[in-house]
This record gives sequence, structure tokens and C-alpha cells, in this order.
Amino acid sequence: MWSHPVGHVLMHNREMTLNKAKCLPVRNIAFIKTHKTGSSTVSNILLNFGLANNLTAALPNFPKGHSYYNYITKPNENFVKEMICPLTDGRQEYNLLFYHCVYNKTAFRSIMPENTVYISILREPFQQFLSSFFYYRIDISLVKDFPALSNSTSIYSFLSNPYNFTKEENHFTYTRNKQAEDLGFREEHLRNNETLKQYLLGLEKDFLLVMIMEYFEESLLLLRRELCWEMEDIIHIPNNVNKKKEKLTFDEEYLQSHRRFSVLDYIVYDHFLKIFEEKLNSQDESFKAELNHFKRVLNLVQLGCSTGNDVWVNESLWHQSFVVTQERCRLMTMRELDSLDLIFEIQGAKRTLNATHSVRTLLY
Ligand SMILES: Nc1ncnc2c1ncn2[C@@H]1O[C@H](COP(=O)(O)OS(=O)(=O)O)[C@@H](OP(=O)(O)O)[C@H]1O
Repeated sequence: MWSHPVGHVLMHNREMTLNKAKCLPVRNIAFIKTHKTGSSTVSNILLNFGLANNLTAALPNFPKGHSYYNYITKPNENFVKEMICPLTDGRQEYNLLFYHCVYNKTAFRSIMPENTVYISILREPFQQFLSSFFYYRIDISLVKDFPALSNSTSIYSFLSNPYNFTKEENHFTYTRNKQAEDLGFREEHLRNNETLKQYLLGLEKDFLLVMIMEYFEESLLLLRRELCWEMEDIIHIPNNVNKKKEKLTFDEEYLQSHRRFSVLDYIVYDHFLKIFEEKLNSQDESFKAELNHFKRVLNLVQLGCSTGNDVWVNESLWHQSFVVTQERCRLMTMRELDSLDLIFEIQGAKRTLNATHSVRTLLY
């Protein structure tokens, strides 16, 4: 169980606001953390919700310093219970799961409570590719392998013919179908249309909400409605932003080339975007006003946090007044690896898997 001073402050606020609530907030949540989709910001929201409500998170079991230190499962790996760090009191039930892993329906149901709600997030695949390309410094590694290329243009060379740099049969990489891989798609889904369709429909049933990064605030408001959460619970500061990203332009041929190369990601994104937009369009009249209000609150909090003070948010139609403490500000801007250390400390968890030694480099 987590117990932390920040949790107590937030809990006090929650007790006040929940008096008004007509439903019970969902507390058992598995977030399938896709790559380069705004997922660290969503994980951070879940982390804060966990702290405020004394919940237990499933933590990765790789040793500290391992390249997959913040991953529950690596790609191409079958999930086994030992991949989750055991709880000190011997229990095996967790409320929250929000670290990188590959979705596996049966395995997840064996570790999460039966009433767990599954959620995820997707991003427009070309933008997700760009984010991944620069985060993993693929521009630099391409130049190392192909000295005729230059850092600034290697992305265009890559897109002109991705198969010069990726084996045709290598369907899942950091630049190819990564989001689909995170959601558990495999080679077989590329070989057979019917298998692909069935798997997509299965995901649609399994997930309460697949958020869309291009609609980040809308996604969180839908999440709040679905989970019966308070607005305070979805306050955040964007994490993991590449502040040095150059503005590049790409002709249609590059976009099409990526669409062919990473076809599964586009199929999955287009499918869930449609569902998301339908859900959005079916919201009541008040959604727009709530959205505008939420954006104003986010601005206030993001600005307030940057001044190092507590931020007071006045009562509105959608929530009672609440305070975002400096401590919560600090937690909202904490890098994922640092917050992972914090949760290990709070849960008193000890990793039990043996060490192997590739050290993860922090990229920016
Ligand atoms: N709130 C919000 N709104 C819009 N965009 C956001 C937000 N939070 C994070 N981001 C962008 O998401 C990218 C990082 O994604 P992840 O956190 O999933 O990356 S990781 O896989 O965990 O490394 C990274 O994208 P790039 O900056 O394009 O690289 C972030 O800028």
C-alpha cells in the first residue's frame, strides 16, 4: 500500500468532492502504455491517482540499470508472473498497471483483479514515428552504419526506402508498427486479414477506452467520465516532450512510404480513431464547456506549478475547489524513471530477477 504525504492532501480533497459523486470511482486499471504517444503523461496521472488513493501498482521486475528497467515485458517475450515485482506482504493483486508491456489478455487477467478496466492511447502513426525516430536517435545510428548519410537528412533517406535499413520480414521495430506491437499484434495478424480483424474486434471489446493523443484533453475528459473520476485526478503537465524537435516537412511520397511500411499501425489507429470520434460526438452538450474549463484549469496549474507555489483552483460547475500542492507539481513533472524509484520506495518493493547488463541511456 502506498502512503505518502501528498496522498493525504489529495485524499482530503477527494473526500470533499466525492460527497457529490453519483458513481464510485474505478480503482483497478491496466493502462497499456504504447510508445511515444503521450503515454508517460497518462502513466503519471495514474501514478498520482494511486498515491491519492493508497493503491498498489504492478512494478517491473528488471534490475535497476537494465535497459528494460521500466518495462514489465519486453517485446517478443511471453509474460510470466515473475516479471512483476512481488509485493512484500505476499499478496499478488494489484490495482494499477501503467509501465511499458505488451498486451496479453490471458496473462494480464491472471495478475489483475477481475473488474480491472483496460485503457490505452494511440497517436497518429507518422507523428509517432517521428517522435520515436528522434527519441531513439535513429538519425545518429543510421549515420554510423551508413557514413554517406548525414544526421539532418537521414530521416528522408530512411523514408525513401525503409527496407534499406530494416529487413522486410522485421515487422515490429521502434519505427515500424510499434503501437500495434504494444497492443499485442503479431506476425500472424499481417498474414491473414480475418485473424487481424478478429484481434481488432477483441481489443475493442477488452478496452473501455482507447484514447487518442491528437485529442489529449478530450481523451482525459472521456476517461474521467468513464471512470467516475474527479477533474483533479486528470490534472497533468505534459511529460517526455522533445523540446529540441525540429520542424520538418514531408512530401506526400514520404507519408505514403511510411504508411506502406508501418501498415498495421495505421489500420489500428484508424480503427480506434473512428470509435473515439463516435464516442466524442455522442457526448452531451455540456462536454464542450467542460473541455474549455478543463483547458483553462490546466493552463492555470501548469503556469502556477512553474512559479513553485501551491495552485488553488476555484469551485466550478464540474468540481469543488481544490489545491494542487507544490509536491503534486513536483510529481507531475518527475521523469518516469525517477517516479519509478519513488514507487519502489513507497511500496517497499524489491526486484527479484537477476541482473543483466545493458544500461539504458537517457536521451534528453
Ligand atoms: N499532454 C500532451 N499532449 C500532447 N503531447 C504530449 C503530451 N504529453 C506528452 N506528449 C508527447 O508524447 C511524446 C512522448 O510519448 P511517451 O511518453 O509515450 O514516450 S515513451 O514511449 O514513454 O518514451 C512526446 O512527443 P514528441 O515531443 O513528439 O517526441 C511528447 O511531446
